[in-house]
Amino acid sequence: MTEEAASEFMSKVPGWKLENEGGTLKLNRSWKVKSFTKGLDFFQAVAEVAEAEGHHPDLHLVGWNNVKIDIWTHAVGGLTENDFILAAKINMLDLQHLLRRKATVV
Ligand SMILES: C[C@H](O)[C@H](O)[C@H]1CNC2=NC(N)=NC(=O)C2=N1
Repeated sequence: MTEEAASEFMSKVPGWKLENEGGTLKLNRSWKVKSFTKGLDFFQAVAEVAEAEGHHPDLHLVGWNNVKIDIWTHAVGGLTENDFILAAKINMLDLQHLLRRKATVV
């Protein structure tokens, strides 16, 4: 998928950013969680969606409470519709109880 085509899909995945990392197009989004273990709970919820989809994100938990998810299709080294489906399904999860209240979801 070209960057232009990907841009067309971005309205379907509010909160996610389109990045070009060294020529690889990816979707990413970050959250601040209440604690390290709630970050792991966040990962668990996302993992269940990914397993159901058979499509998997890269999960990052850094500085104990900063969650960042990257999504792209490794098999093609870029973005496919499966990436947008996964991002949209992650957006549908109710994870507010894991997030820091004053967190600004970027
Ligand atoms: C065989 C299996 O469907 C593939 O290995 C899947 C697993 N999950 C995947 N996830 C992502 N993000 N990219 C892939 O290319 C991919 N391939």
